Amino acid sequence: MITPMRSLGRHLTGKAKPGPSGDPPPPAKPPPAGGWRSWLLPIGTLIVLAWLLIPLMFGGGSPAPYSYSDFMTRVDAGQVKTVSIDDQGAVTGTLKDGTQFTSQIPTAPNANQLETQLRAKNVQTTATQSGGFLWSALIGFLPLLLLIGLFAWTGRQAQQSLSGGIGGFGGFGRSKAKIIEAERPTTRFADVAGYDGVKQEISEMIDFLRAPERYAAAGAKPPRGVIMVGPPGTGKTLIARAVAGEADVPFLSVTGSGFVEMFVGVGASRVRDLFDDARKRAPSIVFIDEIDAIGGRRGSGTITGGNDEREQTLNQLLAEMDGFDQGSGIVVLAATNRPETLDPALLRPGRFDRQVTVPLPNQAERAAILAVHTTGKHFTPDADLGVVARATPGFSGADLANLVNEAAINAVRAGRTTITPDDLGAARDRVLLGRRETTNALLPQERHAVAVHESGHALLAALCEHADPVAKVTILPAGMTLGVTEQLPEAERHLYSESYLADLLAVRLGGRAAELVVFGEGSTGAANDLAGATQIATRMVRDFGLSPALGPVGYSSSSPQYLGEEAASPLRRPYSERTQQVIDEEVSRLLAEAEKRAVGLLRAHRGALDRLAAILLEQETVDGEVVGGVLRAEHTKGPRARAS
Ligand SMILES: Nc1ncnc2c1ncn2[C@@H]1O[C@H](COP(=O)(O)OP(=O)(O)OP(=O)(O)O)[C@@H](O)[C@H]1O
Ligand SMILES: [Zn+2]
Repeated sequence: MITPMRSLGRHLTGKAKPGPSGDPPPPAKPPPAGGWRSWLLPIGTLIVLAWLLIPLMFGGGSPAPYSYSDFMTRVDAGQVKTVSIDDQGAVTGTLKDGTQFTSQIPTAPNANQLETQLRAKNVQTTATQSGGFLWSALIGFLPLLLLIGLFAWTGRQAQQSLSGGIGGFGGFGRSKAKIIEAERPTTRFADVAGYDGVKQEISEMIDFLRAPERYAAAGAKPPRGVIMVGPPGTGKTLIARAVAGEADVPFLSVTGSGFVEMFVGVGASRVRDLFDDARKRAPSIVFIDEIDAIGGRRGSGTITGGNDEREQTLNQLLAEMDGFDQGSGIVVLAATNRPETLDPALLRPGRFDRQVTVPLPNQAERAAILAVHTTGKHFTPDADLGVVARATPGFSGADLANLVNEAAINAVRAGRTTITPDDLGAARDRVLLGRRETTNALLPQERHAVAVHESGHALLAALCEHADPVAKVTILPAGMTLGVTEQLPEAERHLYSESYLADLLAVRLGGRAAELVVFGEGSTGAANDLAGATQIATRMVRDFGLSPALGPVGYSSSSPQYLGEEAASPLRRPYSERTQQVIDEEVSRLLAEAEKRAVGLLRAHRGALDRLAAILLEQETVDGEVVGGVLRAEHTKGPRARAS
């Protein structure tokens, strides 16, 4: 296996981005409530703003603040018409020309003197109680308070109408239709390019949907659910719609994240509504995209101690799927790109008992997808879609659709209606750039490195006597890997011999060894391989007594089920610091020996290594037989025959 390393140096630019296995996207924002209520907020805002602004614009502004001496000068000059003075000495008044003003009398004044002065100038005088700071503040803030209240109220209304009225508040504005979409797609299998295997696996569903009663009559358990697993944009939704189109049945689609809301119980009731709806329209298809949003392992909640809402939603889904009776005519299709996070209960018989992998398209499939998306578009004679298909390893169907569209836009920008090879090239680079930001699209030299790395694993698996045979090698990126070598044990093992473990280590280190042999240096891609190999070596030394230096001792405290798994708590060691040191040394020795052996074998079969890497670069995915074939061809042809 080879894994991508994308965040190296990222932090320097401060541009952190979640990786592909990051958190699920946040639940979709509820759309605003419809009807008159949606007008309330903007209109209310306008009114409040007008309240604040109009006096400023037309009322001649706020009163002018005069200093006390200024005020007195104006009194002396006979300009003042009225004043009102409160017990705190705050003055508000009007000049004879209508100007309003305020002032403040500094110290407890000589009230009598002031009054005489005012009287002498014939100023109308009133004394008031200081209304207190609170009151004036309240008046000042009133518009703001109103505005905040309005916002809060509108928000609540929107939420209630969406949640279908919790606690009896609802009744109006239910907008469930936005969450569950029902339609009758016209999409056909012909619109889905490639993926013949997937179509075949899923066609039983179509049979069933066309005549559910036949299954009931024969007493056959109908298929219930299929989970489509694959990277984003590989056409899972498209395939689901095509199933509905082919069977000519209603298609009810929802998104997993749309189910899970803030309020406990909403998701479960939505699941119930969804299946009620499906039963009414049966035979029908229910499609749940991003099922991982609800179908994650129960009891695996975060620090907050679980996610009740999600668990309730999942339980309801399980109950609904169990509740189908024979011949109910409902098929549930689901899609995810994180199958490993799903609760095992979902995958049990009678629920999603079938998993279909929808991989990234290979070269031939890419050509077919390009053909689907280029119908009705015009190309110059020298534009070759075969070249595009070859130059786009790792692109999904959605990427290819995007590429064609970008190319067409490019042509339009240049004032043309036909698409040139340059348009296609530019569009490819554009989509590739976008992909590199979010996924594992590779540069050519990176692809070469991946091909070499995987060839190393594959050849070692074929060369080591005790290793499990190679089933498949691929350099198509998927999820968190850039390439994978799959081995398939001939039988399930329960006991592992020392020679098997030694071969296991060599195969694990084979990827890195190939990089060392071909490029003269390692890379970050082997991190996962190394971690796995180190874990195995550690258990060989510490748990299985397979190291002469430490002897026949075993320190495993609990017994992990799988070979690569660590014992539960590594915090407390039952052995001394010195023993730890010996363990460390022995682990390093085992790994170094395995690497040396791997490098030696690959040097001896350098021809096969280069040949297999070249085949992988061209075909992207090859079967185990190809690996064996490459080795045999080398034996018969090359003078550099077997070395060990
Ligand atoms: N095999 C294909 N043939 C033709 N078009 C395809 C194919 N695969 C993908 N596409 C194009 O890509 C678009 C996106 O595919 P779709 O939404 O079905 O992918 P998805 O696997 O459901 O993605 P996600 O996991 O992101 O939901 C489709 O609408 C279609 O235009
Ligand atoms: Zn590897």
